[in-house]
Formats: sequence, C-alpha cells, structure tokens
Amino acid sequence: MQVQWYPGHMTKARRAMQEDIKLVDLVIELLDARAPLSSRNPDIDELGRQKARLIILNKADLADARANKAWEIYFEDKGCTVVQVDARRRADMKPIQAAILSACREKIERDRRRGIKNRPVRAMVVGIPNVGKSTFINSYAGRACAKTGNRPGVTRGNQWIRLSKDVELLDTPGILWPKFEDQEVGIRLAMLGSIKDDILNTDELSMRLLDCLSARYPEALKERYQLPEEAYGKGPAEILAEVARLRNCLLKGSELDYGKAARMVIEDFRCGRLGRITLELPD
Ligand SMILES: Nc1nc2c(ncn2[C@@H]2O[C@H](COP(=O)(O)OP(=O)(O)OP(=O)(O)O)[C@@H](O)[C@H]2O)c(=O)[nH]1
Repeated sequence: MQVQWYPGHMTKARRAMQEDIKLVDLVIELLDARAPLSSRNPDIDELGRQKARLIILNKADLADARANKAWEIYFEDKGCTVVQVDARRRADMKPIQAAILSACREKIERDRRRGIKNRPVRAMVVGIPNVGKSTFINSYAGRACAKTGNRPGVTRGNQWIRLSKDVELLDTPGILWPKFEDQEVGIRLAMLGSIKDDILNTDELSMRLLDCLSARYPEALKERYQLPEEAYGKGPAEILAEVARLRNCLLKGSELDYGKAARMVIEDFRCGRLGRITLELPD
C-alpha cells in the first residue's frame, strides 16, 4: 500500500517554525500516545537544538495505560521531561506548570546567576496535524484561544498568552509535517487520522488495523463486534467480512459492504470505541 504525502506548504511551515523557535526557551512537543515514534518528526531535534524540551504524550486516554508508562520511561531515559495527558481535560493540565519549570531549570538557574529576575519562560507547542495542539493550548490556557477541529490543518493566529508569572506561551502551535520514509510509519499515521483520509485506501487501512488488533488486542475486537473465536485464525479480509456481516453492513442485494465496515472499524479505533490501544511499543 502506498501512502502519499505532498509536503507543499510544509516548507513554509518549517520556515515559520524556525523563526518562532528563536523566540522561545522551551519547545513543548506533543506526541500521539498511541504511536509516539510515528507521530514524532525527528527534525524537531535539529530545530529545537539548544532549547529546553518537554514531551507531552497526548491522547493518553485512548492509549494502552501500560504502553503509556513504557513510553514515559523511554523518553525519560533520553533525558526528556514527559507528561501523559488527555488534552481535553483541564485537570490533566495541573502537572504542566511544574513540568515546564523542571524542563527549564537550567535556563532559570542561568538567569539567576546573571541577576535576571522575573523573566518568564517562553514556550511554544509543536506537533503533527491533529495531534491535539489547539486542544492542549485551550485547556492549558483555560480559554478558547486556539481554534480546534478534528480535521488536520485548522490552526491559525499568533500571540503570546501569559499563563502565570513564570510562563508565557505562543498561542500558535508549530505544525510539524509527518515524516515517513518507512511505509509502516505512514500507515500508523493514517490509522491515527493524521493524514487526510482522501489520500488513503480505507479498505486496506482497515485490514492493516484489524491485523494489528487481532494479534495484539483480540479482546477489543471480540468485545466490540462479538466476533466468534474462529474468526481470529483467519486473515484480516475475513475478519473485515465478519465485521460487515455482524454489523449488517450490506449493499443492495445483501452483498457485504466492505467499505462501510472498513470506515466503521477505523472510526471505532480513532474514537476509542475499541478500548485503549497503542499501535507501537518501545523496542
Ligand atoms: N480523546 C482525546 N481526543 C483529543 C485529545 N486531544 C485532542 N483531541 C481531539 O483530537 C482532535 C484534534 O485536535 P486539535 O486540537 O484540533 O489538533 P491540532 O494538533 O491542533 O490539529 P491541527 O490544527 O490540524 O494541526 C479534536 O477532535 C480533539 O478533540 C486527547 O487528549 N484525547
């Protein structure tokens, strides 16, 4: 399966981000907890060089709790400060202030040595489309100051938001383009909904998802679709057919509507109706 991605406007986005990053002390990088490496553009290491870094494992509510812990340890071992959140929940924002100050302790210490007092930490949020940047900013800043939507590419605007006496946040998140020389990464991003649906073959995508789920989360499929035990030994095409049959996805003449079943499986995964699922684990 070929996942196509035409970066076009991304060169402009990268340039804008390069400029914005010069203005901040801290880069807050949002990753999708269901696939943290696939949803991470490693170019940020270069772009955010010499800046403090904070990793937010977002959509943690949709990801496997044990996997969230494993990823937290993985990134902490690399020297990052890490927080798991459901960005829609204000309550999940409580640890963020402390995490920001912890990630910036060297800068704060440096300011103190130079006698600079009360200069707030300046931060910006970055991440791939649809990872939850606007939702995070809204929840953290406590008001609707960044437009949110469930389609990639809706963020606009540019201002500083004073969050406390210690922290200022750029209200425009930096959009990182997804990066995948590896097709598997592209497929995971497609499953998450980080790539526009219209460039994908939904049937194939759903089968890749079913393949992964039947191997790693068979209980989730069983519970959601009441799949019979014998369905798991079969290939993803048969599982998709079984789902179509059990869910009455039918075309005229009672033929199975694979397309409808495929869209349903993908949507069920994205919305968490299949339970908490993580697509990739640390090595
Ligand atoms: N379950 C869950 N959904 C989330 C979370 N964060 C964001 N969302 C949803 O994910 C979708 C995308 O969120 P946005 O905040 O618009 O994402 P964005 O990164 O700003 O997207 P772009 O503007 O396309 O770059 C929305 O439907 C949000 O409600 C989360 O932590 N958990």
